[in-house]
Amino acid sequence: MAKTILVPGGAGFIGSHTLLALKAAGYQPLVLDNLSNGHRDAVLEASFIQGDIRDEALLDQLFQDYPIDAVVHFAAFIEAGESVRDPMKFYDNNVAGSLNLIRAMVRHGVRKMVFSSTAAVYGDSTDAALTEDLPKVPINPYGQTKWAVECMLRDTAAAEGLQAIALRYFNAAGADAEGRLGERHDPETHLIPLVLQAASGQRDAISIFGTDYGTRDGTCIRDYIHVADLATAHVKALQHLFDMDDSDTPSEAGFYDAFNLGNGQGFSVREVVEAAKQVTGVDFAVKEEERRPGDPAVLVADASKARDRLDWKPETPALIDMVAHAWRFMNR
Ligand SMILES: NC(=O)c1ccc[n+]([C@@H]2O[C@H](COP(=O)([O-])OP(=O)(O)OC[C@H]3O[C@@H](n4cnc5c(N)ncnc54)[C@H](O)[C@@H]3O)[C@@H](O)[C@H]2O)c1
Ligand SMILES: O=c1ccn([C@@H]2O[C@H](COP(=O)(O)OP(=O)(O)O[C@H]3O[C@H](CO)[C@H](O)[C@H](O)[C@H]3O)[C@@H](O)[C@H]2O)c(=O)[nH]1
Repeated sequence: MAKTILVPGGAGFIGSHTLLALKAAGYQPLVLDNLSNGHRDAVLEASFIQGDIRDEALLDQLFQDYPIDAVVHFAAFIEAGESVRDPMKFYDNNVAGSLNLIRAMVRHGVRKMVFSSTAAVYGDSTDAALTEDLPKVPINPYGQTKWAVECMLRDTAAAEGLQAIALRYFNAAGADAEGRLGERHDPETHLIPLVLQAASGQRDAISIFGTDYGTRDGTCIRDYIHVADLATAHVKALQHLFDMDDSDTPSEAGFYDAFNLGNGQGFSVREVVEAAKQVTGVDFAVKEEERRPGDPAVLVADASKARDRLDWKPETPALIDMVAHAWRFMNR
């Protein structure tokens, strides 16, 4: 029988793409999303329940009613800049919400979780490519909330036998190659969709936040990773957890590990703008503005651990393809 996977946050950008990958791999996804930022019509080929991970009674009901084998947990607020302005909103949803969810799992004997973590846990590291063992010194409350949940998973694994994998995504980008899904954050704060909105005339210009960073062209550098490649990584991580049941590891043993997910190549904000001009053929206006609070200068992944231990390899590593897929979705 297909394993049932509870997917909190499955109506969001990365979650909705992951549902397709889970279904294709033979799992039965069950989405729990409060639609604070997600879209009901992004939930394809999965059951849907509208609700909040902070609702303890609802979680008890769900774990009683469905034969849930594992949880793939995307539900969170995600904007680093907003987290600087309103940290309590982030601690409440991301930390208290996850605590509630993990407690419910422990109460109901559900032991496997794949968790959406982030490159933001590393803070303003000066390392050229970030490895998982670097110190976790987030420079914004968003990254701090994600690191707090990772600590909760690590400690609960040791004490309660939880088996958890944290996937530290770098910058998610692109859209489903078949055009079924894409990025629809509202309001949008992410660079690539905003740049494409400038190209399509939905906004007058793109603003570059900060041109005085110590990088090759003064703008921030990020490692963009295709959303479909992130989706595949979740299937691999889940498989890794289920494989433990067949291995020599005693089934009561807890497990926690974290993996970076990126392409290992950084692009500056200006380079993303140029890629978008190339893909769209539009020479849109660019404004230079002050730095945005909470932005590290450079975030580039060393993702060799995920390649080696999860057998994961990005299929669409080229920035130009990510931008092209996002552009096609915008013009669907
Ligand atoms: N987008 C990125 O580049 C990126 C990078 C690193 C990590 N992440 C993490 O990946 C996850 C998904 O990101 P995304 O870009 O798809 O964001 P998203 O906002 O599109 O998806 C998050 C989903 O969670 C839901 N949600 C939020 N709080 C909830 C709650 N209390 N109960 C139930 N549902 C709730 C929202 O309605 C939304 O559908 C997040 O945890 C985010 O922190 C994203
Ligand atoms: O209009 C804009 C929007 C963004 N940027 C810049 O573009 C870069 C990327 O910004 P995004 O908002 O697209 O992404 P972030 O790097 O801030 O954050 C994203 O990736 C992180 C991991 O690297 C987190 O996990 C987070 O949830 C996710 O939103 C930053 O330097 C930002 O200052 C601009 O110059 N102009």
